[in-house]
Amino acid sequence: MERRAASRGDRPAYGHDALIVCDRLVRVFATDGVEVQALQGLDLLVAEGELMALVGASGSGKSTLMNILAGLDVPTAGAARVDGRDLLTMGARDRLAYRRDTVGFVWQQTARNLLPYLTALQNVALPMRLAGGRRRAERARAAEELLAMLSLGHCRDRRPHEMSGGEQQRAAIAVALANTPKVLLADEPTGELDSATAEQVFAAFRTANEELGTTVVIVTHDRTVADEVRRTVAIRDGRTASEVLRRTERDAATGTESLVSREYAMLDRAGRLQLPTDHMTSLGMAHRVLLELESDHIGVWPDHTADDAARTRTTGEADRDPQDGDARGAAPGA
Ligand SMILES: Nc1ncnc2c1ncn2[C@@H]1O[C@H](COP(=O)(O)OP(=O)(O)OP(=O)(O)O)[C@@H](O)[C@H]1O
Repeated sequence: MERRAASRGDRPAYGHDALIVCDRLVRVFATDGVEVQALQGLDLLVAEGELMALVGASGSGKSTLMNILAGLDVPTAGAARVDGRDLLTMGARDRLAYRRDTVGFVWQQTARNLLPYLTALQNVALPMRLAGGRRRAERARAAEELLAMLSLGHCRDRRPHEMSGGEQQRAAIAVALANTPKVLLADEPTGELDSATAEQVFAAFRTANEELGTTVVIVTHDRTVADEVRRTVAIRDGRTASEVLRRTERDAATGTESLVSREYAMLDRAGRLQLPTDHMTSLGMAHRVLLELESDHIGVWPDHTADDAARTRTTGEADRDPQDGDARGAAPGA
């Protein structure tokens, strides 16, 4: 017992080396006496330097999570930390500094990201001015560099209405990067754009990630965005349900490289696992599944005990163990 307790004491805290840590995050909204559990114990770790996507059906809790990470909303329970800052207990002054220096945000509505009466350069220089510390000429140079990095040099002196939707969103990314935040959060940034323009906007996020090392989290319904990142996390009913990881694999014999993607289900610390709905539907899984522990994996089989019991009743196979029969029948290669 003592040894076990000691080893537990030595174990590093959950997400100790992650930049973003959400630990059993809960957000309950109460409106007109009705409670909505937008986040229901969500766990998520994001490492520094990642470029990842969050997907999920409407109402699954994505925007709620982004607002909490942006420091605009406060969770009801659980823990949320970004770059070591505790988003639950943070005071008003720290929250302001957090929003100014640690995170940058890009919204779906292009008009919400930029001030209409300022040029692209002035929009990018404004957060630098609010943060203080840099002279006017330095701010202008840094803003120009950011615009050039995102291929927006030609928009330097244009106001938002003189830019295309894609240019506006790229300018919004430059604004969000103005104070070199560690994290860039974007909620449906390509939602109002056609696919070719969306591609250019996504390329700007990739540039920020690769050139500045910014950690990027993008909420998206856009399949092309979700398919282009290495990690896509799916949220379902206020929890992280599954994730797809993609990596490049090289064929040892031919040397050809191909992108391999694998889907993982999330296992919480209580051992709970959420199976993807389409997997369950295609195998007719509901209520209960049969588990088998093998030396290197756990088999999950549809539960046919009810069918077997019915068959037993009709055929009179009274002594056969239906569960046993099902396991043998369902196991591959058995
Ligand atoms: N301020 C609020 N007050 C009350 N309920 C809210 C509030 N914000 C969100 N909700 C509810 O919380 C749940 C999650 O909403 P959220 O906006 O986070 O979902 P989402 O996944 O971002 O959806 P969408 O893709 O449509 O933007 C929904 O049931 C929503 O109605």
